Amino acid sequence: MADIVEIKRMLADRAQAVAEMLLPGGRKESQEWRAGSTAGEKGQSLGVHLSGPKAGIWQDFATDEGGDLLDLWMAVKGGTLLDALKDASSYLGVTHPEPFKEPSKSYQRPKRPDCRKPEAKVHDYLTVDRNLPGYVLDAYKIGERGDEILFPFILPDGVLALAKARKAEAKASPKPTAGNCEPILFGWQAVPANAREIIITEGEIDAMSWAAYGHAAMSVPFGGGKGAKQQWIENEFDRLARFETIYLSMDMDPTGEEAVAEIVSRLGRHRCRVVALPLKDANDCLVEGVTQAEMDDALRTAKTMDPEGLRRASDYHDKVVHLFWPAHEEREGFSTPYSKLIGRLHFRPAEMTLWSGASGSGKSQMISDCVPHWVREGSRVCVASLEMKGEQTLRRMVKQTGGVDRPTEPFIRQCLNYLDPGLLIYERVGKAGVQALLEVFEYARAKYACDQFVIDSLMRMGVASDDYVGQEKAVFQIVDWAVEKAVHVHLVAHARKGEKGGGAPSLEDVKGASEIGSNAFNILTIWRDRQREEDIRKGGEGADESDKPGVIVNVAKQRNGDFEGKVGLWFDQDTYQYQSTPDKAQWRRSFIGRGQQERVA
Ligand SMILES: Nc1ncnc2c1ncn2[C@@H]1O[C@H](COP(=O)(O)OP(=O)(O)OP(=O)(O)O)[C@@H](O)[C@H]1O
Repeated sequence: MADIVEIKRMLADRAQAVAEMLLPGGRKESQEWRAGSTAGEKGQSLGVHLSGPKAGIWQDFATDEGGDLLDLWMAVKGGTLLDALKDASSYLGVTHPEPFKEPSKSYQRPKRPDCRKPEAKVHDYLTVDRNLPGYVLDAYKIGERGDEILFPFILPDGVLALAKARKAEAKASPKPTAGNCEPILFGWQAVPANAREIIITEGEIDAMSWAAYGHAAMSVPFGGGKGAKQQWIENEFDRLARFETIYLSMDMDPTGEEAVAEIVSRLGRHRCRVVALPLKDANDCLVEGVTQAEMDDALRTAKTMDPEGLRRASDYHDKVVHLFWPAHEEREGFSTPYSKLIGRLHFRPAEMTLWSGASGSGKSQMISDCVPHWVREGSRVCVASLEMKGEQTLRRMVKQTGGVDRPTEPFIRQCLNYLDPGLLIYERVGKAGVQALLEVFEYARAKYACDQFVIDSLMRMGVASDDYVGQEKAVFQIVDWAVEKAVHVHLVAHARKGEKGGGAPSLEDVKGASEIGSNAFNILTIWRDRQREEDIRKGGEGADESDKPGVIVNVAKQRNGDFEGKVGLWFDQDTYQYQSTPDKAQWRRSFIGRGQQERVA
């Protein structure tokens, strides 16, 4: 589902059609749609603006109701804001395509903790030390178990997804009451069903403190930080679509800032605002007596996350130092499974790699060979397989994952399970426009935190092979998107050079607009020695004894790396894997099986 901001804009763009559909008994008078009431009969008291900046805004003077077209939708059809959004999305035809395969996770529901309404120590601690009013404890359904506070994480449908307990004393840290529970936001139970604004805090008590100031608030489940700490986003993504404004009221420290950056990049900078508080967090404000007016002001002046513009060189100090001296556990980018390229070639965030080569040279196959390795490296890859059905793509990848020719049924399942957490396939055989594809990618990035995207191939993006302006535009859009989202995009494109031409194509041989190559951060070209393959076929086994590699990969460009040059690889026809050595005894990488150890050939 698209988010509320997008849906509202689309409804307003076609205000007349929407007003006519919702209020069929009304009629157009000048620039308004006039009806008798939200029941839709003829009359004058209700007017909907049809154009200009107020398009979609309505008011019924007889009842004093009013709002935007989503409010009108609810008033006419009943139901909650979420129902209206779902309904309006399908009316507008903006439901997102379901991915072919989603990274799957299974969670357990915790047992309802044995607790009661706070009466003793927990009550005193929260109402006296933390200054929270009793009605807020009720609204968030806080529990008391001896000297422990119980925070229930309840889904909007009333199901308990997670519970955390902590001692009712300063500096105690909350712990989940059971393992492997679904990380969700804390506080749905206290958020009005049709609220369009929400505050997200870094802790449960801060969310309740904002509620004490009269604002709907929820807390992230596992504090600040990035990556896995914010895994809740994929579970909450659709439920948060209904909020027009998301205020982030995190602690003002580095982990709070990391959380803000991750949440904003995934929930959309157009609807997130960052709140700066007069004290460290919302509960400190409540305890110290910061007034309602001051807190309202903090929301009113919350910073929008518009992209920042020009900066001074010294603003980049930390980032430059980090490039020279990355922290030990951090990698420069994702790599390949080939020892000859380890440490020499990286697929970095905010970059695009162009994979080029003649038809049938093995571009798709080599990317596919890298995927299980990327999954091992912790990447989440979204592959837009525009030339092949999903099952064909996975057939090849299963061989490459398991390092076998003919896997058994249980082994196939093991390979697919191995790939599951890190692979999303967007299946659309046929031409897909760039914009449509980027929308799918946007969704995969936002909801599933995918960090590498494969487009196979540029030719299937609905741009003619001689439309150089179109190709240039497409590549521009893709690179812009990769940079904005800090992800890596692999784009497959054909090479000008035919199969017979000597050796791996060079920079100039990328077919189409020369801007394609100029915009790529890395250019890899693949060449396979078909003449030798032919000799082997004719000459039988003996001709295979030469140690000459059958495939050449040319790292023709690597803007942010030091290595450029050619390396030879050997193709294993049984497993579809590429190897760095002719010594067959060292072939076969397997990501499955004994110790699940990957061997890098
Ligand atoms: N070095 C090789 N030796 C033998 N077969 C190969 C080799 N490289 C690729 N192939 C085979 O050639 C076929 C095409 O490979 P692949 O689809 O990866 O090529 P491609 O470069 O992406 O082609 P296209 O640009 O036409 O899509 C596959 O059946 C693959 O197994």
